[in-house]
Amino acid sequence: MGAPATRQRLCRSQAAGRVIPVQQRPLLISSGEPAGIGPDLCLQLLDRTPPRPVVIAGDRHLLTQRARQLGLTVTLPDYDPAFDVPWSLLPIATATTVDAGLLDARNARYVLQLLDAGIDGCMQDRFAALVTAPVHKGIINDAGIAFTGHTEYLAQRTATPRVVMMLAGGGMRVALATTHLPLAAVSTALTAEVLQETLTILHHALQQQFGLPQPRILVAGLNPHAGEGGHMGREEIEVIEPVLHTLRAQGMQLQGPLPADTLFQLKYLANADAVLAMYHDQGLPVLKYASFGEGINITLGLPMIRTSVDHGTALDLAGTGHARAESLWAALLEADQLARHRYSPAD
Ligand SMILES: NC(=O)C1=CN([C@@H]2O[C@H](COP(=O)(O)OP(=O)(O)OC[C@H]3O[C@@H](n4cnc5c(N)ncnc54)[C@H](O)[C@@H]3O)[C@@H](O)[C@H]2O)C=CC1
Ligand SMILES: NCC(=O)COP(=O)(O)O
Repeated sequence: MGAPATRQRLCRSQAAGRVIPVQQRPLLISSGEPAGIGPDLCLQLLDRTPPRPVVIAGDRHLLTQRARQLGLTVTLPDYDPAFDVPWSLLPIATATTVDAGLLDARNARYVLQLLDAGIDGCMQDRFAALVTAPVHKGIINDAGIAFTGHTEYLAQRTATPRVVMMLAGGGMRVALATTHLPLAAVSTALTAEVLQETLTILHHALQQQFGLPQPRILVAGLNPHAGEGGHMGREEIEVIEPVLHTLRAQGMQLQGPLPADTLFQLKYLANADAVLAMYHDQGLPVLKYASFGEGINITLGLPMIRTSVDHGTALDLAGTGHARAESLWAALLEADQLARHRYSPAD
């Protein structure tokens, strides 16, 4: 064990060959689907002062063209780790020119290159966190690349067996036991192992990353009325209740399985730190109704920090100037906070 001074964590920037304290590492924003609003949102943030330097990964020509469309004048120097500027660009070229709002499968690899730049940079301690602008899952698959979402891609690229998607907004945190899969596949995917690992990751993240020593988690049932005592589905009795029983015995504060249609009321939420929903469209519509366009998405359980927006590519708004950048800004601020906490000298 070293003395406090030697315990301060430092990183070596391979690019610059100099040591950068982790608190000064930049955040990386992947600007996402080039035909969507991701590039617009990055440009719209450039007149704000970020809490630490931010590097935007994207195509310079695309950003210049989009800025012109939006009537913005921007100066964005190329990223150089030797210089601390609030905003800079890590230039990565699209495969083909981009028209706002028009998807092109030829640019699907580019979208993944942006993500890879962020993932590799975070895993190699060059960036403090990855903040993702939205991608279009469909067009990446149309290009012949199996892709269900950032969450799953990050898990695979960092060799993490299980991660948890959690969105926060409107005073709520909503985590998901299953993520991007057809509704018909949810029941089969919802095994005791999945549920136990998900709750363990959520509980640990609430303690370690959000400073809640005794997190209180509301757990939704899967079926209407949480199965109505087994008359409307048996997953509550056969899977959810046994897992909650096991984890309560380990000291976790878990309430449920609760009927999902009534658990989102103040009476329950006021005494809880997070909700675990069983599937994507059980939990997220409630949260998005409360805070769409201002909420954030955080991937829990990764060996790096990743935050994101709460919305999609909004192709209808790309290049119009009508897209709101508040969610991307909130994701950026949260990434900074998580990085400060994760790397606090007390770690
Ligand atoms: N983090 C990510 O990469 C996410 C990606 N997606 C992807 O986005 C694509 C489109 O998904 P949709 O379901 O159409 O959702 P969407 O969020 O792109 O659009 C839904 C509606 O909200 C509006 N909207 C979205 N973002 C807005 C903003 N920042 N400001 C103002 N209005 C906004 C849109 O104009 C549209 O009317 C899909 O391929 C989906 O997979 C969806 C959610 C998250
Ligand atoms: N609705 C949230 C969402 O689909 C985000 O997914 P991901 O791309 O962050 O995994």
